[in-house]
Amino acid sequence: MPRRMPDLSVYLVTDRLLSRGRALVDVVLAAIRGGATVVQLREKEGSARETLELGRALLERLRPLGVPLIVNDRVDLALALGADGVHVGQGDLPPEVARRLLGPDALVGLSITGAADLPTLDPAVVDYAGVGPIFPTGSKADATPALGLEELARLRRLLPVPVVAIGGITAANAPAVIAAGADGVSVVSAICSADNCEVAASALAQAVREGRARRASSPG
Ligand SMILES: Cc1ncc(COP(=O)(O)OP(=O)(O)O)c(N)n1
Ligand SMILES: Cc1nc(C(=O)O)sc1CCOP(=O)(O)O
Ligand SMILES: [Mg+2]
Repeated sequence: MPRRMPDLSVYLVTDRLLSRGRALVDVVLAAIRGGATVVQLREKEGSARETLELGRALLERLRPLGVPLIVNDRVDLALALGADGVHVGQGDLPPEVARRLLGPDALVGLSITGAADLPTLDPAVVDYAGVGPIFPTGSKADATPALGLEELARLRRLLPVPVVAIGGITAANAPAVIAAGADGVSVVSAICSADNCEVAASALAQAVREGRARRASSPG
């Protein structure tokens, strides 16, 4: 039986350093009230113990809301938390290893930074692709060059799994990102650094709907 895919429309990737001093749980809950559909816990600085505690606090609030929690990079923490899945990049544990450790029900996401990464994605193993960066981003120091919308559209046609686009996405450009073929938008700063995280997530959700309407009405 295939794994149940969550709604990838507005996929929040957390960053405490970009959250302007606000508590992570408050940022995440506000984003969900606004319409975020998936949350990825991305902690590049803290200790494993700290990330585990944050993950526990998030899971306690997300479970009743039915919003999946994905852990960035750390398969061990995803397993320890009983999180819904893990997101790995090209330099992280291979998706096959993540799948073997987490089992058939977990969500496994893989980063795709260009066409050269396509052979690394086995749809029997990986549930969705995070394609990016689409636009330049200040939220990831080691980001690869921006792909742009035409390359996103090309990669989307070649990828056998749902795609969330990531990197420099805002409510202003999200309709074009969705119209180019992405199934959802993944953001850090557009939500974490916003004056009002709920309003920001709601604007992104509206932008995704607008992009889908644009795609549905475009010829071909
Ligand atoms: C949804 C999503 N897509 C891509 C990434 C980037 O993952 P990775 O390339 O492993 O880089 P880090 O996030 O680990 O710095 C992501 N996290 N989420
Ligand atoms: C975590 C991450 N991964 C990327 C990739 O291209 O794989 S870009 C990125 C940061 C995205 O932050 P923002 O929404 O603020 O631009
Ligand atoms: Mg990674």
